[in-house]
Amino acid sequence: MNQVAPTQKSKNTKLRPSDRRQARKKAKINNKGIYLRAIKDAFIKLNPIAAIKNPVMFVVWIGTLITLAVTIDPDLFGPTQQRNPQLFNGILTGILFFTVWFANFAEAVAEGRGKAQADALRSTQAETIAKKLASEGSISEVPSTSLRQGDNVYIVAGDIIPADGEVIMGVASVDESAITGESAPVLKESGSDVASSVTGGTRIISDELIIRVTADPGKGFIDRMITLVEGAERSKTPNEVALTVLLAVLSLIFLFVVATLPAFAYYVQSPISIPVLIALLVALIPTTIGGLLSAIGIAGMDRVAQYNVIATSGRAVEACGDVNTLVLDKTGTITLGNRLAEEFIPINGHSMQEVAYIALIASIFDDTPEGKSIVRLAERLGARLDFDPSRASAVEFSAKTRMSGTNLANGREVRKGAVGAIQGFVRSRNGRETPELDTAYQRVSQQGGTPLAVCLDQEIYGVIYLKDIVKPGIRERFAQLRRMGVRTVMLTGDNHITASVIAQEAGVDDFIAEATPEDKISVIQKEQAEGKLVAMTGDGTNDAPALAQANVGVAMNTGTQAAKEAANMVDLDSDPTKLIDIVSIGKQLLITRGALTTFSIANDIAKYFAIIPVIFAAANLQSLNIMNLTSTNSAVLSALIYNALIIPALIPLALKGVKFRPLTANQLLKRNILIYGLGGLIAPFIAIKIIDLLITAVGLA
Ligand SMILES: Nc1ncnc2c1ncn2[C@@H]1O[C@H](COP(=O)(O)OP(=O)(O)OP(=O)(O)O)[C@@H](O)[C@H]1O
Ligand SMILES: [K+]
Ligand SMILES: [Mg+2]
Repeated sequence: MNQVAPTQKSKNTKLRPSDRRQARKKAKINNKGIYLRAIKDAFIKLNPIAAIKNPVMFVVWIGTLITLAVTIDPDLFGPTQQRNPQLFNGILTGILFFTVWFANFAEAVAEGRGKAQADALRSTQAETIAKKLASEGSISEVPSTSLRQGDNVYIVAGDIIPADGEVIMGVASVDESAITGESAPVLKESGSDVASSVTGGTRIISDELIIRVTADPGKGFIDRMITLVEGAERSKTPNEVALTVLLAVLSLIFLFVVATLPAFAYYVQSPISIPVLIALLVALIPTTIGGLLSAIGIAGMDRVAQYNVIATSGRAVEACGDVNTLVLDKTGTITLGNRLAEEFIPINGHSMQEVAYIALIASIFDDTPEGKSIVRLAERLGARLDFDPSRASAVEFSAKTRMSGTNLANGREVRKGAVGAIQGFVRSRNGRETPELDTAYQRVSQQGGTPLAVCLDQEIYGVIYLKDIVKPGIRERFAQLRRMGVRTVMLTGDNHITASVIAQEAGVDDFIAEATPEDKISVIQKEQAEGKLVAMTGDGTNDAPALAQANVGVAMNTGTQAAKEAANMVDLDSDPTKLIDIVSIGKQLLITRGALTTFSIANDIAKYFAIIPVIFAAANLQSLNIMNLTSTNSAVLSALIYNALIIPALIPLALKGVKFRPLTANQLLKRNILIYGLGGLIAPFIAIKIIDLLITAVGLA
């Protein structure tokens, strides 16, 4: 009877990147549907209340309305000398309109996948009938929406779990594919830190459970997930706000620049019409980044979601990009974590039978996978319980005491735990300390295993070897992080030797052994005091304070509710190494935003120098028209067409992110200034010349 196996199995398979990719493929949503919906949404976003949130594009929107007015009445701002002003103004209005619409479209496409995902999640939310347990044990059938926090519910194979909850009794397998996209069933059982929480909307496929409801209807995990993936509550991140302000200020500066032009134009007797001034303004203000900014942010959150990680805010994803230090658990994060009893090592002249017997007694109340595996090994060695366990009492394991055990009816105390902890226990009872213990402890630790000493009162009987191995491939991932300038720190409650062996094997930069839950917080605080941004993963209730303290806290979906609530991200696959992918996505988000901002501003400067000469060229300053553009009108139209088309042209880049390489921030900055800055200066000259030739050829201007 290996009850732990199914959990471990599904846990391990989730680590394989190929599987993860498959899960992502499964999540691939009908792209055609997304585009069709985005086309419609791009029109809805023209509504001024929505439009004003983006100051740069709002300026363009107002410009569109003014040129529309001038198209309808060409003499609106005084008599014009233009030939055929209505055609030119009409075309201009169209281009300006599409500039705004393309920006809306970019945002709508970015939102599309999340909306589709939200729809899929909503379909799991049908009201069900729940079997509510009254305190005296009777069952009544109630609608799932009437359940409240603290209610106890009975669920049996085939039922949809009616609400989020903690398992308080039973072992069962649950199909969580509704949220994880992963079809392998997950084992749920009471008492375990990593497998005791269930999510409303998932389905129990074998056995039965009693759960205590932890969330009122409408406030459960799937409800929160829907709001998050849909982006309904998405607020701008501080970085986005800062950039939006910068872009608005730039727009204001260009507004002044353009406003001074009529005076110069008057001086050289080359008057400029209002529509041309508007066109010039739009060409100069940073419309490219203004139009793509929010799409970049949404796409970043979406990329995280495609990795089956739910971020509670865009800010969390962004913070990932700035992370300097990664704090990781040893057990289950760096190692496979299915620590099972491998061997009993008797010491102090005791026999194997004796150690097995004492270890069995010490573990009869221990619900952890470690405890259960000790019971199994002891029973395999022939140990049997020869008293009524109800007459004994449990001493629960805590990460602080690092021991657990059983108090017997006759007053005797059986304990097992970290060697140091058991030594302390024995010492306080004047027990003897032997070098034999140290030998056994060293032997287990040097293999990277966890040694647990077992004792009866003041007498140590032997050592239990809990075996664990480092996850394959983790070393390369840490090396990759190091190249990105991210330091990794392993934290473990285990002893110094085991910790150093595992740290060495996994290639982490630093480790802290015999760490208490408080140590986790203090490590994070210490790094933060040095001005560093810290990311960590965790699953236990113990981890909740540290998850809240970290700048980026990623909770495992299998973890406790407390951990999930404290974190700003939840990994649906419960794969702690995914933090590494998330950090990469965050970095990529920041790089993409920086690159496109550089490109956009470089573009605007180039456009200025491409069109201004043509405008004044009319005043017999033909030598200024270095690009030899056909006319003022064709130059203005070409610049604006380029300005509009560059937005949809860059949508794929904004959504996918610029290609990411594990380089340090400095190396990346240099590289991007070169590519996007220089590229941004050159591209408009070439594009405007080509468009000018084309529209001249078709006789538009
Ligand atoms: N069920 C248990 N009963 C008795 N002692 C235990 C039990 N589980 C763990 N221990 C001991 O307590 C120590 C601390 O456990 P804790 O869970 O805090 O850390 P860990 O699991 O070793 O490492 P990590 O922090 O990486 O998960 C363990 O190294 C082990 O020596
Ligand atoms: K522009
Ligand atoms: Mg642990």
